[in-house]
Amino acid sequence: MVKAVVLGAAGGIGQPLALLLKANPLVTELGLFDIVNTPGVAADLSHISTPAKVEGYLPPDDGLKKTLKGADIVVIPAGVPRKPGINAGIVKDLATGIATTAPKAFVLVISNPVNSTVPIVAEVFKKFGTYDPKRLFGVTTLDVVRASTFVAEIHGDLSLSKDVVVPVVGGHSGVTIVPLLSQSSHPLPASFSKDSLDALVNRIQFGGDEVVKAKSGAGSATLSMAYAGAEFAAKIIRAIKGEKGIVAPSYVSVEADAAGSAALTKELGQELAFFSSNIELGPEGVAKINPLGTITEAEQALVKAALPELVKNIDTGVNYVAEAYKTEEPRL
Ligand SMILES: NC(=O)c1ccc[n+]([C@@H]2O[C@H](COP(=O)([O-])OP(=O)(O)OC[C@H]3O[C@@H](n4cnc5c(N)ncnc54)[C@H](O)[C@@H]3O)[C@@H](O)[C@H]2O)c1
Ligand SMILES: O=C(O)C[C@H](O)C(=O)O
Repeated sequence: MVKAVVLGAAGGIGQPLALLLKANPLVTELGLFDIVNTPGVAADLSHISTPAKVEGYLPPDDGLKKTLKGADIVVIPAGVPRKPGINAGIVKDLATGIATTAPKAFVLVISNPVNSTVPIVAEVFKKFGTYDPKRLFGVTTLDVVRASTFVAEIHGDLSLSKDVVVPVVGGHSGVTIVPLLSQSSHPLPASFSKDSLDALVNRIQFGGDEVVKAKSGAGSATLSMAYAGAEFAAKIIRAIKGEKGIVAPSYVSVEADAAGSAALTKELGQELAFFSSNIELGPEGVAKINPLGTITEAEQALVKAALPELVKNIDTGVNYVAEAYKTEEPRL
């Protein structure tokens, strides 16, 4: 039995993500929460002939608590595209709901800026004494999905994209997105020029801008994000159910695996509180944080360029919660 919850379920990401979770046969209950439209989304999805029982709630009458009750996995795409300040408050409030109602749930944060919203969730959980770093994940899967697709395009065969594995490490914004193309399961052609490689790295780092521009500013990636979020959620669900050997990049706390992150810290030359690396998943969440391994000089330079931005983003999240709690009690 797996209860999955989507917070922000009526949105551009939330609706297709809820659809994909409803289509996952391992999900037996699906809870949907948003400030608008969730009863309609839930009624619509509930007619689909898959096992999950669907319920949708709005904020009145303890809707958040009702949605979260008994949740095993909570995915958060709530917020507004490219409005980091607003999202910080939304994520803090939703994290408060999880800490008080479903403190053991695995939490997957999609709301941007992920580099800061994940530390926000961690800080809220710490205030409530419910923080388990093994259960908190920043969803960076869209970067991985983009890297697989673009590499398959270069090989001239999109059917390869489901098999192409490219670790993408660091964080989830601009220069903090570091694709390790030298470790691609499908190496780039020997004739691939340095300029082409730079352009590919840039396309993966700024893939979000490509979509925002194509949508004429009317939103950011929603459908590809829903696909990526559902893929990552499915991996977590399979790991909870005991499947071994599942590895995927995700932005997690280095506290989730002290031994593993020691090797990573050595490679990075400094300790960061959060970093996205290949994560081995287990029934408790993070089983192991893998080091970067062998990377090229150019990739080392990309990692180096990501570090100051990551430190700044993590501080922003931590400070946001500290400031908020100066003027309010940490309660729902
Ligand atoms: N991690 C990633 O790779 C990635 C990719 C794309 C988008 N995003 C981020 O995901 C977030 C959502 O994007 P979207 O395109 O779906 O936006 P959207 O505006 O279409 O949907 C957001 C939904 O959140 C809801 N919401 C707002 N406040 C809420 C609250 N307090 N509680 C519950 N729900 C609330 C809104 O009503 C809306 O339905 C944004 O922050 C965006 O930047 C992340
Ligand atoms: O770029 C955005 O604003 C959305 C998202 O982070 C993306 O990578 O598409």
